[in-house]
Amino acid sequence: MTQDPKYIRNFSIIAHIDHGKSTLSDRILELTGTVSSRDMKEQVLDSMDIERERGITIKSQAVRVDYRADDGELYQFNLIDTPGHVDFTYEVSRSLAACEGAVLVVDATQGVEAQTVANAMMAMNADLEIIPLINKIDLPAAEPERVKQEIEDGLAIPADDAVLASGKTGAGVHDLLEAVVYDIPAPEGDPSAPLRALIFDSYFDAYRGVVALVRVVDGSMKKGDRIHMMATGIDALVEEVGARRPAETPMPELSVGEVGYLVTGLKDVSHVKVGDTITNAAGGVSEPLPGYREVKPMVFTGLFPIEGDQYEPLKEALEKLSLNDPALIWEPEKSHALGFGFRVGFLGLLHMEVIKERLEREFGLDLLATAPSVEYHVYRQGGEMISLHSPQEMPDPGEIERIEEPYLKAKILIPPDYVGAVMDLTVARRGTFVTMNYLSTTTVEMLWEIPLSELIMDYFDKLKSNTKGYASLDYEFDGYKPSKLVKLDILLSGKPIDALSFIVHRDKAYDRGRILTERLKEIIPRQMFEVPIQAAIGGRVLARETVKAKRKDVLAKCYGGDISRKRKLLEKQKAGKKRMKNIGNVEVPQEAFMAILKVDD
Ligand SMILES: Nc1nc2c(ncn2[C@@H]2O[C@H](COP(=O)(O)OP(=O)(O)OP(=O)(O)O)[C@@H](O)[C@H]2O)c(=O)[nH]1
Repeated sequence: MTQDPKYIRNFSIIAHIDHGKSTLSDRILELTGTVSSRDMKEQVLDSMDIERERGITIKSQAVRVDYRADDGELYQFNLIDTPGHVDFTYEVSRSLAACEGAVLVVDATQGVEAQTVANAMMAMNADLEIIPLINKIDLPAAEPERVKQEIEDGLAIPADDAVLASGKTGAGVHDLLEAVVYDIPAPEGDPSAPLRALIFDSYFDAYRGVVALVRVVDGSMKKGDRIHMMATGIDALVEEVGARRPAETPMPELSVGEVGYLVTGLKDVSHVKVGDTITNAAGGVSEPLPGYREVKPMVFTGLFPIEGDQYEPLKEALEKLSLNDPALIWEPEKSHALGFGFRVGFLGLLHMEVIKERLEREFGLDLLATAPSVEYHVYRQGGEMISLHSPQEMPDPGEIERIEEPYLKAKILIPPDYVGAVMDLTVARRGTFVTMNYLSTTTVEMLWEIPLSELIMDYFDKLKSNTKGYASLDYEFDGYKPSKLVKLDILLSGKPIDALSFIVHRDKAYDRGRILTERLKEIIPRQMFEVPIQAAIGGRVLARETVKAKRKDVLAKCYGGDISRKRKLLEKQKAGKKRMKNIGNVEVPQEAFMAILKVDD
């Protein structure tokens, strides 16, 4: 039987990070009997190990639940749990396009924060009905009235009727489900028109090929239909359609207004493009649905296997991970210091950490990562522009006409007392103040323009510590602007180490060079010989430190001792070396590469 769209509700759950979306989704699954209490574990929808361990959502998850409302009718809810972290904002925008409504979750103890604003704006721009929900009301520090006021003043969303809830105790969750029925409009579409369905996510299944998550806008699709992907021009046969509840459950068809999955047997994810429109292969529509912006990596790092024989396995692992992650891009890179590896592009630092951790854990690789950098646009004399992903590729200064770097529009939310602290820090990071306004008596919103390269240098940690943890930050790409940038080389024992070089503003070069050489002196272990560390621009040395030579051989301690103890000691040494790489004849640990990111302000 075809589902009557009148009884369908499609909505996303959006929030600032940690405000409790995933916990709330758990309660919804439990209350609607989608997952039995027996099978209930924390954060059912966060399926990756890393998501569970870190308690963060990285991938959006669509799930279908049936809800018998107080009016006695059975409703089909399609709920999409979205990530809160700014790196994964693109996942949120995609999910919203599949919905008529959004539940905006705000922590009753934290109030409105930067991604609350950003996500609420996205939902408004997508014309969604927004249900504000004040969460964690079980906490003694909850201030629902203050938070209501912030939602009204800061976001211009009426909050008198905001749902008060606790994902932890389940309080208010029934109220939320009823609000979804009454406040979120049913989808509208033409059941007898040709098929138009939006692909809002896709993933690769080793047995079935690419699985697409779709929202049917008009028409319907069922097994055996021939479909056409409008952007890629690929035709395919529908092998299966169904709903995730949360396990994939086959259905006879997906009809107008429904959200579900589609299996076509296509093996190449690039053929099933997120944002593309699906129509019938014969007699289909000619006008696609509005798509989305392509995602573009913002941060690049070199990933090198510690053991040379892990190059091929690393390549295969990257290929596998890219199947499910359109934002992950990579190309081979050769470093004199580190050998063969890859230059990998990410959405941000969290995305980078997650991918590196997955490569190591799921694929058993030992990797060394160089400091992340951004994409610079270098204009040669004569006008040619090169996109620089790695400091190593920087042309000689004489060949360069100008360099441009990516800027962000950053939005910072803080209590008024911390305005000065944010000013000091952000100006020191080459930020330009744009404007400031009060969202409420307790929250100020500051807007800045800041180079992305400064932001990835532990800016967020500094911002948090300088504001006692109160600041929240959201940003978006704001284009390229010219900057006076230079390449800073690090030399060990007089030899420049390409993998340690980085690009920095000319005015900051001296300070950063000095800080880095001091840090490296602490990080690089003593060797059998003295190791001078220098920071230099071109041939000009800006700073110098020395790692003194080691005094004693470790084995000397066991002189005359028993052999097993000696072996143990050697093994311990070997394990300690794991995250080190021999560069020239100096052992350089992983922390040395990341030291570039730590800046004193
Ligand atoms: N006391 C209390 N704690 C809660 C409640 N809801 C969530 N938490 C806790 O708040 C933290 C964050 O909850 P999550 O559900 O992971 O938050 P999230 O918004 O899904 O986080 P991201 O997916 O990473 O954006 C966890 O430690 C939860 O246990 C609640 O209603 N009451």
